[in-house]
Amino acid sequence: MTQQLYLITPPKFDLDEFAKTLANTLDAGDVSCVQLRLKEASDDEIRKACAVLRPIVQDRDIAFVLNDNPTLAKELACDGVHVGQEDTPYKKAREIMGKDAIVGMTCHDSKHMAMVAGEQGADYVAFGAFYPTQTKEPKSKAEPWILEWWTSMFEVPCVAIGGITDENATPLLEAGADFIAVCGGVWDHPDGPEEAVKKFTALLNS
Ligand SMILES: Cc1ncc(COP(=O)(O)OP(=O)(O)O)c(N)n1
Ligand SMILES: Cc1ncsc1CCOP(=O)(O)O
Ligand SMILES: [Mg+2]
Repeated sequence: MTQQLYLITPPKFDLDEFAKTLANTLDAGDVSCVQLRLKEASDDEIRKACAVLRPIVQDRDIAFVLNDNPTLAKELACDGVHVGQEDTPYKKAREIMGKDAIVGMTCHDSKHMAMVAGEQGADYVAFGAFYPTQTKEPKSKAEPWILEWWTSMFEVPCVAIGGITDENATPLLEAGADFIAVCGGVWDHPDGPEEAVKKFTALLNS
């Protein structure tokens, strides 16, 4: 499997405007997964966002994952859900989503959390934050060795997250990250999101 870009939506957006930006951004390069992450939105706002954004993503054969809420993810026909250590526990999330859906888990910088998640059947384990980020106050700081360790021991894909840009992603890719999850590094890129995705695509194919 080649290394891939996992795009996280901005924390807030105007839906009509963002729908166009997202389509153009996805058309600019290779993205394998989009996570809708709206921490401050109500369930109805998430429903509305999903109705508009999910087809844009899925029509391009890209997986559409919802953050935090497996019940809504199932209701809204998302391809998967991402759960953190303080969200719905893995087993419950799997029960709700079904065996074929993607269920990914935050594992911070913890070997133990990752081994538990992998053993339970998570489709990926996410490590981070690797770099300072404006998007979230991270609970942990991860170093590239954990990606190297994970990939040398286990088959379950790993995601690197936190402050990743096209300029600092290389050590994480060299350490073996299967996916790099990026929010600000795309949406706040000085040359715009399309150029950012082009740059990440070049990096991932180099
Ligand atoms: C791919 C990916 N990795 C980690 C996270 C963080 O999830 P969590 O720890 O539950 O924090 P919030 O995103 O819910 O604030 C993620 N969302 N996606
Ligand atoms: C959700 C999340 N979890 C750990 S860091 C982070 C933020 C990712 O966004 P950015 O790519 O802007 O740092
Ligand atoms: Mg969460």
